[in-house]
Amino acid sequence: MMEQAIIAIHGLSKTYGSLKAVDNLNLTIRQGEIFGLLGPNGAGKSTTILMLLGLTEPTAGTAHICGLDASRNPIPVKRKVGYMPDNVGFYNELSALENLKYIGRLNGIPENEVENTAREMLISVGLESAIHKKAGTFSRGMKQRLGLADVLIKRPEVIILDEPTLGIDPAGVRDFLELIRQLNQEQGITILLSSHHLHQVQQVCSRVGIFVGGRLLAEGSVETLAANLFQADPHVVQVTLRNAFKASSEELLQLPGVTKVSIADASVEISGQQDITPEIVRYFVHKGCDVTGVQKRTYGLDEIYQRYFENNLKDKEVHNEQSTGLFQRSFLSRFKKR
Ligand SMILES: Nc1ncnc2c1ncn2[C@@H]1O[C@H](COP(=O)(O)OP(=O)(O)OP(=O)(O)O)[C@@H](O)[C@H]1O
Repeated sequence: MMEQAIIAIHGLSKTYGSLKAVDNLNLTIRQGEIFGLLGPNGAGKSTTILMLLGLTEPTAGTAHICGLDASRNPIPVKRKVGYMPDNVGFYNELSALENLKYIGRLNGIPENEVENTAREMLISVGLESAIHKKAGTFSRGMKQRLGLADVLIKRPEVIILDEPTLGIDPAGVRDFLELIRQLNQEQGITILLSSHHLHQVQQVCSRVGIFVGGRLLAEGSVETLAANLFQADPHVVQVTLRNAFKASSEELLQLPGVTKVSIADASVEISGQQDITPEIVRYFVHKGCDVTGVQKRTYGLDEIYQRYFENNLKDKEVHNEQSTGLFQRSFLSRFKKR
């Protein structure tokens, strides 16, 4: 089923002096999608989000959300779009329920409904047992849930989450993302989230956009990005042996479709155009090697990033080798932190 565009961004740019924070962005997000905006600090994710909410004026281009031009209709946008910044603030001395009732009133929920609605939201984000606890005593994971309840209370069509999993422990992240997925599936809410966490984003997003230096380098489902990037050698098999592999890669390169072989001690990685795992295993057995492990590698976001940087490096090497290398290293190191 082809859903309609709920976010439509055309030629969107934002410059601060000579800095292009967002550079000619074009992006469409369909109703019911979970879209992940990925990129390192300073890539322009927050600036894009602020323009989508009508909170920052674009230098050029347009951002439409729920059929509204965001920069011209910031107030109607606020009504339809729930925004959770990376640091949500609450009244620490008030309970979760009191905080939420306050937000409910601000959003125009009638007095006779506000308590029930607030309770319902707290239950839907899994804070049932903490309804009467003070927000100041909440863990970061609980605060994020309360933040989500805060956003849900106005029954938004779209939710925008800026770095929602920052500072939450792995189990908390898993639960939070599961909650997001549930909201998306059960209530059909479109979700746009920005993150540094590749693996988590991969689990929950139907599509991702890779953002670097204000520009969108690539966009699509993780599978599509992987298929496009790894066309030449889509199958990779990693064989682990009991002892170091002493032979050269020549014979392995003779096997049908094999394009690349890399040997690192007792681990051999074979890339190729077709899946020839049985032939590979047979080869090692014939060689008298003890095979202790065989693993087919699937491409995930980590590999996709890596490949984008390799390509980026090739493109830019001509112009300025050193600075691009530094860029690549710093980008990857930021992403590796999870
Ligand atoms: N109000 C501002 N004035 C000047 N420069 C700004 C302003 N807001 C953002 N920038 C710059 O624009 C660039 C993009 O910033 P932005 O906050 O959008 O990045 P981001 O991808 O959201 O990063 P983060 O993950 O750190 O939030 C950065 O270089 C930032 O320093």
